[in-house]
Amino acid sequence: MPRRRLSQRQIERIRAIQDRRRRRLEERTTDVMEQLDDAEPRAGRVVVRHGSNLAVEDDQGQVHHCLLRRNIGQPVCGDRVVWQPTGTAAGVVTALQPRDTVLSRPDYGGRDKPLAANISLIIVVVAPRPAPSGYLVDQYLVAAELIGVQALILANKMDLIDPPERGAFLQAFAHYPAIGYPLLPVSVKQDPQLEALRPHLAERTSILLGQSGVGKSSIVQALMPDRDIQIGRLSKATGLGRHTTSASTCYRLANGGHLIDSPGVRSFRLGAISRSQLEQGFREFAPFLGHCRFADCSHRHEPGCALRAACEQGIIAPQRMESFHHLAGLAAG
Ligand SMILES: Nc1nc2c(ncn2[C@@H]2O[C@H](COP(=O)(O)OP(=O)(O)OP(=O)(O)O)[C@@H](O)[C@H]2O)c(=O)[nH]1
Ligand SMILES: [Zn+2]
Repeated sequence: MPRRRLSQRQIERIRAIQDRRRRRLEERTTDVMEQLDDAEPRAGRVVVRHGSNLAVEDDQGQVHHCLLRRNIGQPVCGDRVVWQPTGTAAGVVTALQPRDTVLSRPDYGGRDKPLAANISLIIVVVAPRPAPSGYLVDQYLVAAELIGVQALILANKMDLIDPPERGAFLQAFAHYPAIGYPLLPVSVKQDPQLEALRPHLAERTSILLGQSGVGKSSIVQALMPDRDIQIGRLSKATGLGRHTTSASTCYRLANGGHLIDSPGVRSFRLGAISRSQLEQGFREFAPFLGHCRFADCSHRHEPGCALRAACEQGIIAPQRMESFHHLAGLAAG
């Protein structure tokens, strides 16, 4: 759905409302500060946030309702924080730890707004139906490279196609494992345990990306049959009610990994990036960048293009080169 453009006045009004709301919450937070005893600071991870209310998971997997101390930044789902229990009231988040990675999206004013932090694996989901777009897959992979996150490709709904068709379908993705993106054919319908995927999720914080209808919700459901129970537990811990489901939420998986899920995170797209960022987003280009005869080589028709030479020698897949040009065209225009 196209995002509605807001006028400058509307943006200012929204910001004024947000500022007022923030001030009110800060006053409440100050009250809680006074109740802070000498409790030991503890480490935790933000599971969900609503304004200054946070659900923070400790190392044992217990979730605590916390408020946010003033001027420590804006934690998002997945952030590592320091928090202190208060004994009676909600705990207080007193510090935000540096982020390993952050996934952002521009807000209606065009400012980058973090959606989730410390993600370590992006799972790009594709399926025979709806038919995949190679450009979209590469766009997600560029995003993964720029954020500094590992990625893999999960080819779902394999039950929909016969073995010969399956071979042809997977062939279109066969160049990815060679550049370090595992390709896992699955069918969440036939194998709800997703045996092939599970080992990749352990000890990591993952998100699912992919076009509408490829099976992301079905995969989330299969990975977390207890998701509703977890949401219930969260609502109880935070007193925030079940609307937590619409916010980015970090769920604990049975094998120790985490999965961050929310409509916002799932519809994440690559924002505006420069040409050189795009080049860096294609990891197999790295050894050749800077080796073209012309510094401003477009890698299309110039003589002495190192990338095209690598492509001709079969080192760079032609589909990736084509995706690069397509995305470069989008970025330019
Ligand atoms: N045959 C088959 N159907 C599947 C499989 N996985 C999901 N589906 C079906 O595909 C349809 C779309 O699945 P969803 O899980 O809603 O897809 P999604 O990616 O979450 O879609 P959005 O919420 O629109 O982004 C549903 O009817 C699912 O039952 C599979 O492995 N095999
Ligand atoms: Zn070139």
